[in-house]
Amino acid sequence: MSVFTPLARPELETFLAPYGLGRLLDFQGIAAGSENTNFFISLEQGEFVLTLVERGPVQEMPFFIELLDVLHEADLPVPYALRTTDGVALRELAGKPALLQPRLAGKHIKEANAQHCSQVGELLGHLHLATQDNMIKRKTDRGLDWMLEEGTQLLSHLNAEQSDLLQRALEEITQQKTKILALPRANIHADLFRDNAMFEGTHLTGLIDFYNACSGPMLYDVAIALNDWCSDEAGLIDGPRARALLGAYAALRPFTAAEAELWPTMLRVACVRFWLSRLIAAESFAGQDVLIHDPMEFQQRLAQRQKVSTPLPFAL
Ligand SMILES: Nc1ncnc2c1ncn2[C@@H]1O[C@H](COP(=O)(O)OP(=O)(O)OP(=O)(O)O)[C@@H](O)[C@H]1O
Ligand SMILES: N[C@@H](CCO)C(=O)O
Repeated sequence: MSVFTPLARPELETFLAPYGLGRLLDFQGIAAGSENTNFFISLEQGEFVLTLVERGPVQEMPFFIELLDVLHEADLPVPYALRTTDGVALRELAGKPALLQPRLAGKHIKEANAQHCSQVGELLGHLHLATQDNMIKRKTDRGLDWMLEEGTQLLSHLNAEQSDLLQRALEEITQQKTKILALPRANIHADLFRDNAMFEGTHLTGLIDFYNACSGPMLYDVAIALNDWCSDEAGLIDGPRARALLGAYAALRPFTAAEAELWPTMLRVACVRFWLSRLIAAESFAGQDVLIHDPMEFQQRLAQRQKVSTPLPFAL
């Protein structure tokens, strides 16, 4: 399970006291998740989630706190950093940046249908509209340059079929980089997979795990979400789910001509991002008790995105 940093009750009690939320009733490490350490925390005054951030520099933390405050104030269903009675949001525990957040209701969906996808498209549209005019700058640490650098290094670890596929995608990124970076931007979640959304029935009750959020092309966020929510077992795009997600999004923020042109490229870029991060995680955590997502899933999706037959809904 992915509890990189185990905690003992006394240190947790000391950490939680300044929030003034009552006594610690129970706590439990969360097995799901592959990047940070999370605990469900029961206090007398409610249910919370404690996150110890395991990746990235501490200087980045004010960005996440501010972004979640903005989205919470825009009435989006997101967690946000609770303050101690002295008004402190960013704390430290076991040497890691630590945040206490409200626990959101709902469960993750394994089998998404068109209604779920429509809700995801709508929420993504609201997220981008809430930030595009007042974007908070943060450069992602897994952007196009990262893909080119890490991808080139990984080529020699792959078999011939894999390295051909990756090489072709890296060449496309090099060619299209300037155009991609010129697309309309906002704050993006950049990791909106099924395991980062909570549902009650077909109602989306929460969007979590903003630790990959950054400022970037909105289309990239749409492509990342679509690749997870609207792929079938063979990695092909499921037309009805994809049209539901894209239609709900476009009803809030219509796509531009430049976005429509770069759509197939963007779907491939979004596959490369997660294929590479999964390959790297599989190498670095091999043999450890850490959740590792299957890299092959994104190799297969990238192969299937060489031809894209679901265009963006874009009216000339
Ligand atoms: N605010 C919250 N409310 C309810 N559950 C939460 C909340 N935050 C996290 N969780 C639970 O903890 C799990 C792991 O959290 P999260 O996805 O943030 O971890 P991670 O290690 O960053 O994961 P990932 O593999 O997506 O990077 C989630 O799948 C969810 O079940
Ligand atoms: N959502 C990512 C893990 C966190 O970045 C994946 O499935 O590879």
